[in-house]
Amino acid sequence: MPMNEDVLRTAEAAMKTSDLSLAQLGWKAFFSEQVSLEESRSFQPARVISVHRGRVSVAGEGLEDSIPSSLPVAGGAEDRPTVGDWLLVDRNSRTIARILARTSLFKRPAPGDERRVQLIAANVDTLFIVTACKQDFNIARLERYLVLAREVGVRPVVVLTKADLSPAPELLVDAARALQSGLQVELVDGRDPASVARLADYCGVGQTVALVGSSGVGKSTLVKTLTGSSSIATQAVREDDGKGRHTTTVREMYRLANGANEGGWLVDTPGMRELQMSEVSTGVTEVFDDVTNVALECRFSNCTHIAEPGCAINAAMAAGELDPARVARWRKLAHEDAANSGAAAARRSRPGNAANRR
Ligand SMILES: Nc1nc2c(ncn2[C@@H]2O[C@H](COP(=O)(O)OP(=O)(O)OP(=O)(O)O)[C@@H](O)[C@H]2O)c(=O)[nH]1
Ligand SMILES: [Zn+2]
Repeated sequence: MPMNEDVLRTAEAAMKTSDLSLAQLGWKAFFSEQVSLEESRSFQPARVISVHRGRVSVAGEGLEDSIPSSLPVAGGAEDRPTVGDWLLVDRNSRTIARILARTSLFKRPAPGDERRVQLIAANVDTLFIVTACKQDFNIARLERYLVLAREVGVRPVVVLTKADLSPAPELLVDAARALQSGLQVELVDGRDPASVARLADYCGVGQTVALVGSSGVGKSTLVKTLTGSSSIATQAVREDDGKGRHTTTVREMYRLANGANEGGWLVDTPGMRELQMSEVSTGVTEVFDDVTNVALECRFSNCTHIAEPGCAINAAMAAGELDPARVARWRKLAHEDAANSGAAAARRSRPGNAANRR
């Protein structure tokens, strides 16, 4: 076979997901530790690339297929495959044996039925919290996203876009860095590949990233520059729907390969872009640990930090040790959180339960 044809064929084959190794797909010790030698004889690991009604597209070693999304035993609300999940798939029947435990999980109450939970993505390593140096820069919003990252279990990285439009973007970088010790903050011009290159470390082989941020901050622009492609939104997969028909669907996990540079994965589902803080309170406590640590010193354990004697929060604000604006934001988030949990508790004890009726 002539050399160039060979090269061409190799290049073509390299485009296929089924030629990727498990490590390239994001497989880590965390997952392999969950699989016994015995299990691995009958089952192979596969990652969920997209989710459709009743089916999932998966990729594994030598495997690229659309398979039924049902599990052998119906489980709890989170026992459904979602984008980014690692599954054990039966080597013969190509059915799902089980979902491996996740490193992180994005979810939200299902729209229209808050008693149900909608899974958005799993096993994301890094969350790019995208905000623009101009109009959009808002500390309270950043804090909300940090709370979300904490709840979900992903590493947050604040990406400040439109650096070129701000006269003093360093001030914003400092303001963002001050929110959490060790917080990574990157300043970019999203249109400029040289500038966006500073995000490459988070997007390496086997890494999975996701983006959140308000409309217009430059998420699509960033994705375009990261992938070196403008066709990402239209990348489609043709797949068998199990009834012999072929359907075309849009991928929800994209390869961040830029030319010859191999990269990781970007999760970009409609649900991801709209994410809000959910019902769990742990994130608020941890993101605001400077405030909550002081609150531990209040004389009364149920102190409302308004006018109680011995309130450590008020004392710290008076002494200039706590920023009153940050305390106000903490109060607001903690309050919303309590309201959410209260609503959830109310829902749990609502209808159907005769004991609740008078
Ligand atoms: N000057 C400058 N303009 C930018 C930068 N990043 C994005 N833009 C521009 O900002 C506008 C909005 O960018 P998008 O990438 O569409 O924003 P988005 O966050 O994807 O918005 P949605 O699609 O609504 O979620 C576009 O006109 C971009 O060209 C930047 O770093 N500098
Ligand atoms: Zn107090």
